[in-house]
Amino acid sequence: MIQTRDLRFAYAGHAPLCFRDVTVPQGGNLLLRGASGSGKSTWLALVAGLLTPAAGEVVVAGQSVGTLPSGQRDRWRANHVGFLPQKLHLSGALTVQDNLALAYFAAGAPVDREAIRHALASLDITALAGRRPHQLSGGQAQRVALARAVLMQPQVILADEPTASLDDLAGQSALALLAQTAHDAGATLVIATHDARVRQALPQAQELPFDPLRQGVDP
Ligand SMILES: Nc1ncnc2c1ncn2[C@@H]1O[C@H](COP(=O)(O)OP(=O)(O)OP(=O)(O)O)[C@@H](O)[C@H]1O
Repeated sequence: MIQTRDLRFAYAGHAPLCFRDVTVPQGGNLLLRGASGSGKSTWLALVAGLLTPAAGEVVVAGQSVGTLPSGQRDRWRANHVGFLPQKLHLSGALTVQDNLALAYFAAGAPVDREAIRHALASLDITALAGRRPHQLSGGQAQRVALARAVLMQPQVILADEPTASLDDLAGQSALALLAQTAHDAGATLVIATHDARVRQALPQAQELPFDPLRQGVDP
């Protein structure tokens, strides 16, 4: 479950972004819709605890994110939030399977090689386990990032423009994987997008529109 109340954030020297209150039930789907620069990535970063609100509150799976000290916030995020950023942040120095192992290090948990094998198999990328990121196509890299995002069975999955660099077929496949993975895990799924194909793929999803003219959404 995600709840935000009176949420505001300002980048240094810029007008504040003010966000409408949101409640997404556990297992629900939310689409953040709006033009480039309207505040979608900022909202995701606030919900993930990567940014600290100027005002207001974010509660994720019962945890008030802003009240966590920053060190604990990283550990909390690693255990409870699956984050699929716009830039995938796979380590070029590591193989696919070791990139997945990073999720355990971040969470302070012992590496579960069997769970990694299972995650790779469920996304149909077992054959890529020993490759480095530069040996992957865009769609394959995205599957790897998704496998890593859901490895710790997070209660919340946040995906930032997951179809942006994908053609229709790869985009459909990525969305189906996201929706299925979230459904299987009972996770709340939030997707930031300005891609109309996402709306078609998730017709039941709640929507949060962003207003680019006002940099965010007035409450
Ligand atoms: N680090 C930063 N410093 C200053 N301003 C920023 C920073 N990051 C984002 N912004 C500004 O904040 C606003 C919201 O940006 P944000 O990235 O959240 O939008 P977005 O809707 O996710 O855009 P996109 O769809 O292009 O990813 C924009 O006006 C952007 O220029």
